[in-house]
Amino acid sequence: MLARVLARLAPAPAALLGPGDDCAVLRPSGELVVTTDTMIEGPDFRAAWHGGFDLGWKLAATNLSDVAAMGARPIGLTLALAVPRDTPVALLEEIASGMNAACCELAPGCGVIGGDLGTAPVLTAAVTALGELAGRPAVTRAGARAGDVVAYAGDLGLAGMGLSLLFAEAADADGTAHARTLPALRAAHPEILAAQLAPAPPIELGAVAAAAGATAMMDVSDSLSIDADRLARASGVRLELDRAWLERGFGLQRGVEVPVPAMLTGGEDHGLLATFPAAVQAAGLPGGFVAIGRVVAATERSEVTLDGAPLQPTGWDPYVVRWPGA
Ligand SMILES: Nc1ncnc2c1ncn2[C@@H]1O[C@H](COP(=O)(O)OP(=O)(O)OP(=O)(O)O)[C@@H](O)[C@H]1O
Ligand SMILES: Cc1ncc(C[n+]2csc(CCOP(=O)(O)O)c2C)c(N)n1
Ligand SMILES: [Mg+2]
Repeated sequence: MLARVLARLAPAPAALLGPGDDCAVLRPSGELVVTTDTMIEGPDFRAAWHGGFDLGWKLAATNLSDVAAMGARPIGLTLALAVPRDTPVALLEEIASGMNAACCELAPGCGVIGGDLGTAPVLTAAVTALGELAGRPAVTRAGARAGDVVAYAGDLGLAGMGLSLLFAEAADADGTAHARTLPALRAAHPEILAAQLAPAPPIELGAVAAAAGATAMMDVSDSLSIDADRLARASGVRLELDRAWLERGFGLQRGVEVPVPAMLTGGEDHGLLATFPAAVQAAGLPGGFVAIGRVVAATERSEVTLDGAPLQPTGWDPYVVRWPGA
């Protein structure tokens, strides 16, 4: 079984030794960043909506974006996967293929360097991602300074729109997901379903932003309003978002009209929220980044505002949000 899975994986150039031994061996070019994230069938995804390839792609993309958000270049992923006993081996092969494809397309040079296979009552996948900083300091959430510009790169709100659509049109009244309507939904809304099921965040822009002088950065996983609030608190500043800038930059994405509330509350796009000094903006933000607001000194008032009004952090919180059947 493992041999069939490993056959789907291309060697990662940064790995001196890949899957097959007790550990993989890497030679990073500088300081290393490490992150890990778990996806569990039920609270995090529905098998009825995901093919194995999509799931593997999303597992890779959502972890690569965390590496990118530190300003690092991804060099390797590990996958710890536990599945119900009756899972077809083909599904495991598809997951491996999807992870491999996401690495090749979103983070060339990165690959799956190891993992673990086991059984569990529901599909449970934990991915660990490693990245190298190549001599630059990591870009944390804590470096935003008054006077900086707030910028974003990637899809914004599309993945959340995809999730709402799936719960509305591909689930029974009790929340049980089904695939009966999926072909029609995919035909009618290919972009927003792809954004939710197989997101393609701009991974390479993480290192580009760092090189351009980003002062703070994070990937947006829960929602722009929640994650901007986290960045503001970590940096001890206030972020003033501008509705007109959001509309101009993200009102039309991949041919889809995206309302501002969807941009502010949708999760899982895994784009990059970054702050840059005003001088970087004056010279031109790195390609792909769009200015959406300004950093100002903190006050007692709310950490994030939209056109001057406090913005309530709203979006995904696994301990609060309860989709039907989750
Ligand atoms: N069980 C844990 N033990 C130690 N550290 C943890 C644990 N859970 C989370 N953390 C740390 O807390 C911080 C926030 O975790 P979280 O999973 O919210 O990351 P995130 O980047 O905000 O989200 P995402 O992974 O969806 O992008 C991270 O630095 C993470 O390493
Ligand atoms: C069935 C189903 N229910 C809910 C969601 C939404 N969701 C799951 S993980 C996540 C982001 C951050 O996760 P974490 O912070 O745990 O890494 C979000 C918004 C989904 N995609 N599918
Ligand atoms: Mg993150």
